[in-house]
Amino acid sequence: MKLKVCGMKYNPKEVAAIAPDYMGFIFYDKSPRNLVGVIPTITRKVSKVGVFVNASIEEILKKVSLHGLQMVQLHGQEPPELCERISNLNIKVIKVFGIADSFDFSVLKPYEDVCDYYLFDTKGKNPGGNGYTFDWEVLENYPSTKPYFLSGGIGLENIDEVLTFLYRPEAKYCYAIDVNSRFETKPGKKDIEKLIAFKKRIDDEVSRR
Ligand SMILES: O=C(O)c1ccccc1NCC(=O)[C@H](O)[C@H](O)COP(=O)(O)O
Repeated sequence: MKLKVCGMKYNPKEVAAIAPDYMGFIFYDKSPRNLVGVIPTITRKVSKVGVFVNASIEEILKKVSLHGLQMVQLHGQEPPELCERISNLNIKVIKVFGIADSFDFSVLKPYEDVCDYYLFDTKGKNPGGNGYTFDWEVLENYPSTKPYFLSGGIGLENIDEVLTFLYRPEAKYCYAIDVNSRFETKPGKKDIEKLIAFKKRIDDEVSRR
């Protein structure tokens, strides 16, 4: 199971040192985690993901090239055509869908061939980083075989539920766990001890299987 730590602003080097698979950097000026400046050099073993909300392709590509991003995460109402244009440039695309109490999975169809991963997050007041979970049972109706990131309100407090979920049939295509605000001492500053403890629980469970 892969791990993505999102919303890096103040201590990305410390986070990289614990070797998550992905680190997410937010390029959305209404977020308190919006990254201003340049990402410091981190190990190549960690993939850098740029997170955008309804940004233009020009803006996205500018950030990809400035920061050497390997992936983009599209967190707004980006159309499939935009995903396709980015994907055609050999940049991996994660398309995000917010889930409330229910979800119409037919909206995934136009994205099936134009993105690499889905990310299911809690639909809330903000486009992301809302800090609470959605009902993961909704994923029982997941109709696709595309790998997805499970996101929204995941923290050390609910690690047992996450581990239980991973044994459920709907977790078959769950590829990664995405964490963010539940691991912060302030928006954008990650709590390294908590991240280490969480990563250990996930890694231990995976090696026990
Ligand atoms: O975190 C933000 O501030 C944010 C703002 C706008 C778009 C996306 C954002 N975060 C993206 C993520 O991938 C978060 O990890 C995801 O929303 C889950 O966050 P949380 O509920 O805090 O775990």
